[in-house]
Amino acid sequence: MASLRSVVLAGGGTGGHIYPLLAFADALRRHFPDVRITTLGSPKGMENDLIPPAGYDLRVIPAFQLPRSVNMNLLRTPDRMYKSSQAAGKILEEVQADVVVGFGGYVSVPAYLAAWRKDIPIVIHEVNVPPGVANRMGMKFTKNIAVGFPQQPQQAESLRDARVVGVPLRTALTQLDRAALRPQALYQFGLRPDLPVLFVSGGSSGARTINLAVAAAAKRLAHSGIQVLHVQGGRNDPFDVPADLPVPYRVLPYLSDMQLGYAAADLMLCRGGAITVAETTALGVPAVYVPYPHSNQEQKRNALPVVEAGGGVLVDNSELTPEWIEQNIIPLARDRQRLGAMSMAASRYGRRDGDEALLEFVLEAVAKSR
Ligand SMILES: CC(=O)N[C@H]1[C@@H](OP(=O)(O)OP(=O)(O)OC[C@H]2O[C@@H](n3ccc(=O)[nH]c3=O)[C@H](O)[C@@H]2O)O[C@H](CO)[C@@H](O)[C@@H]1O
Repeated sequence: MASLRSVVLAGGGTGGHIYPLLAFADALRRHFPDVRITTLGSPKGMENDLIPPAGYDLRVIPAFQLPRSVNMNLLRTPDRMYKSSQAAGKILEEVQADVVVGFGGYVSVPAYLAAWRKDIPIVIHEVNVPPGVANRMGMKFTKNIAVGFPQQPQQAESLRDARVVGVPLRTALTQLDRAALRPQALYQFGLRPDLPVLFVSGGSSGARTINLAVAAAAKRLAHSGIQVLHVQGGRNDPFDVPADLPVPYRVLPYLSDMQLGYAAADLMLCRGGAITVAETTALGVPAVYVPYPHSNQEQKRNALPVVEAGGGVLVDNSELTPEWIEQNIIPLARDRQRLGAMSMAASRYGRRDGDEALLEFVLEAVAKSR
């Protein structure tokens, strides 16, 4: 097994790029307690809130505005890219990196470029079924590409030879026994044990459409005996929920301990962010996916295989109305048998060992380069 002394992890922007990076950092620490771990982030991304409290060294490099599609010419445009890749290169030199592992998001592009210039091995981890722009640019510099989900029949050409490793998930999730944690989770959120719980989360930044539609259906849900645990999401405006509901409807701004939400949930209503899909399937949480309608249908393509496997339901953003919730979510949340079958189907698609599998792949890439 190759040994590692110094690893640089690049990824930033929203939670979807940062949580896998952190989960991978934890796996590195477990296997190589003395390894130096340095993370590269951007000035304004959520990494600034999430990485330092997790105990890892975060170095911020100047922001680089990612184009909407792959444009390698940008890498030759000094004013756009120069500062960021110079800053990344200085850090790689200072920490004498053995390898750069990138998780996507605009901060990874300068990191890939700097590593390539210094002949440092690069590993790319791509979570989305259609690969993101930053990683697609990175793929010009390395063949070490790992993906989060099983290969799809219509897999992007660039990912056909990628290694399927799964998505590194936080240990609080990989070690979660939902049934065992459920009583504590319900108690903590002030929810009742005798009524189903709908867990609502629009991803790390929240989702306005989901927030407003569910809040507008609050009365119908409550009068059907469905409790709601509603996470608003980091960057979303508050919304109103009627005060006099007969059963609990809890609103939280953000939930750091997602394991509690997943333990409390009978059914989840969520976007189709790749990490959310990795988590619901790894944990066997039946879900109604409402993909974010932009970004190249990325989220629809993330969620579709789970839905086809029977682990979830898909609804278009434009169709998620209080009426749709009443007609579809209320009967589903009360149907224990169907939820049980969906949970099993979701589990068959998901996996919990993405951190270990990615580490193995990184070690192989380093060994190959020596
Ligand atoms: C609008 C958009 O472009 N979203 C993208 C973004 O989503 P986003 O950043 O929302 O990422 P995901 O849905 O994939 O993951 C969200 C992560 O945040 C965590 N979480 C969420 C809410 C909360 O209160 N607490 C908490 O810890 C979840 O447990 C999960 O680990 O990155 C994903 C991964 O590249 C992409 O697939 C999404 O398309």
